[in-house]
Amino acid sequence: MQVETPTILKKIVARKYEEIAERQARTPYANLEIAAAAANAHNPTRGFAQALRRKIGQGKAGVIAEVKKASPSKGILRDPFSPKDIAISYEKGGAACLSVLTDQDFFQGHEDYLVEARAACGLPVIRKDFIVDPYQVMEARSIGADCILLIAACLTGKELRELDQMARDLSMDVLVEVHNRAELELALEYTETELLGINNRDLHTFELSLQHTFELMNDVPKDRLIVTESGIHTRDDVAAMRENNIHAFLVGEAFMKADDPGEKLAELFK
Ligand SMILES: O=C(O)c1ccccc1NCC(=O)[C@H](O)[C@H](O)COP(=O)(O)O
Repeated sequence: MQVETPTILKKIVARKYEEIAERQARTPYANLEIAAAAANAHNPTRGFAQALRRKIGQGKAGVIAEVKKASPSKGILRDPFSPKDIAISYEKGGAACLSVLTDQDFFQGHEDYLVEARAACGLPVIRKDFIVDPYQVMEARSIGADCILLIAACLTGKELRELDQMARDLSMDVLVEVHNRAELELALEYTETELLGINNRDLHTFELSLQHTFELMNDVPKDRLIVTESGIHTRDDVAAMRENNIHAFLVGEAFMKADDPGEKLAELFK
């Protein structure tokens, strides 16, 4: 009998279910509901999709700038790592929004990084994690997130619908992420969010190609805003996307490896 080797995405998702159970034992869902209600009263969402649309409406790129200490494919990307300084630098460099990795086991992220980065600037922030359960959606708003990521490769249609609806009921935006045509069809059928991310990275194999955006973009309805994700490193990459009418970007590694992430952003997107 051949034993199937789990891919990195499968390992991350399997660990996520364990992590959620551990968190639930420490912090009951009811506590998160109270914290999320307090956040909605005193720390309302900042309008993630709106911030992207605003930049694009000004003829600029809408850049979601990522705060990512490490990744499974590249190891440590930035050390020392200060979410506060990175957020200030990104805002100065013209980012529309921030993306903060909160996964600890595979990306060395933390919820505190989201809180710290958001407090240091006026930009809306997406909680970048592997969300598979309503507990994590409530937790996202309780720590101040303005948007969540839903990865179609990790979810059924029913789960996508439930989590998308729940996030929007909590006043957050949702970025639904796909990598191939089957995931795109699933996302279009089961979510209503306007933000549709096309990840150029295969999360099972780490293979990276910007062709994924070009191959899928014509099948995305015009009322959805395409965000091209991963593997954007050069001004040529940016130009190729913009020539094809793709104006929203999610970029991590290229910025994290630069001395000044915000300066790098300004240089890549000038
Ligand atoms: O970045 C990884 O190695 C990775 C591995 C497995 C699952 C997800 C992974 N990354 C999440 C992302 O998609 C990126 O952080 C994001 O799109 C930015 O990509 P990049 O500009 O290439 O850092």
